[in-house]
Amino acid sequence: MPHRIVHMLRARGAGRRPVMLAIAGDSAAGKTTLTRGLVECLGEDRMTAVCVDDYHRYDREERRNKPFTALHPDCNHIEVMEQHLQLLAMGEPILKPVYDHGTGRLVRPELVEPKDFVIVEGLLPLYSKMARACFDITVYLDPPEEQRFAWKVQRDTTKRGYTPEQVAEEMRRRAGESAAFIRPQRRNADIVVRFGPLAGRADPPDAPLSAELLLRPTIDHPPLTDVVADADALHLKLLRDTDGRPVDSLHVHGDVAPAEAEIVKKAIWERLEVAAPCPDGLGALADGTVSDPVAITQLLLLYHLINADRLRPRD
Ligand SMILES: Nc1ncnc2c1ncn2[C@@H]1O[C@H](COP(=O)(O)OP(=O)(O)OP(=O)(O)O)[C@@H](O)[C@H]1O
Ligand SMILES: O=C(CO)[C@H](O)[C@H](O)COP(=O)(O)O
Repeated sequence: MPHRIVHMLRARGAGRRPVMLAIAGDSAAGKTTLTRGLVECLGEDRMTAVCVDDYHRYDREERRNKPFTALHPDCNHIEVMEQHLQLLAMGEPILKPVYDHGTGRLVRPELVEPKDFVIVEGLLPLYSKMARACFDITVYLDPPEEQRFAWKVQRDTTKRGYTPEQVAEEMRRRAGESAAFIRPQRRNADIVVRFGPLAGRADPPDAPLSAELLLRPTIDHPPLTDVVADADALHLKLLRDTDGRPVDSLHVHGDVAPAEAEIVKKAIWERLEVAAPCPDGLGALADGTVSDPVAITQLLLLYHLINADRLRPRD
């Protein structure tokens, strides 16, 4: 059981090892958006961000003639990704391949040295047991499909050289592989995040997006009952997970008042009992606006990163 050996080695604390966070999800689900705020908060001197879409086996041109899309594990060097994740998890450097999303080409590999925290985001970071064994915290981004489609069209037509028709066609081509290989990773996440309208709330079409966070008991979440007790725009509910087990679900309304969002962020931060003040600058979106549901989600992830850092074995 090689994945168990990775667990054992990491638990034993052989050498200085980083805290590892995975953010998985389909294309344009919002992984980079979430990651960017975390890197900004902790600083590039403490945090390394890796995108595992760099392990694509074929470039865009070569992929045109393949019977599968970039989502298929056969279209990615999964074993090399697993080896590299193990090395990073043990605090070792890697020479990582690089896929240029602007041109669709594989370019010169880059040296990546893990700092205190490593965020690994991409299509398939939670695909295999061996990869999953490398992480302390796992997240799956699960926006409604129509929301993701709109984000993908907007992003791919402005930054990746696609026409709207090409994006729609590619999404159609990918649907089966998304269901077979991407979405099953949802069940392996400690936290499932959905930015979008909340079920049962009749938000106007241009309302800011809300967030629903499924907080599975696979890691210790900060106690949130007191945090949400006096809040109008945050609710904690007990739901049944897909396997029938009880699970906490945190709702953050998109129209949360800025003052209330600040109180909630400070309250989560205070549970860490660190001397530094609650970081600001969270929740930034690519269009220059700020989303409080995104900021609160990032803060919760910061809580887990800093807590895991405090608990990890020292030499
Ligand atoms: N919570 C959000 N609110 C508003 N817009 C968002 C949100 N998350 C992502 N977006 C938008 O969706 C687009 C795709 O987001 P992002 O690049 O973060 O996705 P990704 O999962 O990293 O994509 P890929 O894996 O394809 O590189 C971006 O243009 C971004 O602005
Ligand atoms: O799913 C994606 C993650 O961003 C990309 O579409 C995938 O990486 C392939 O890239 P390209 O758009 O160059 O074909």
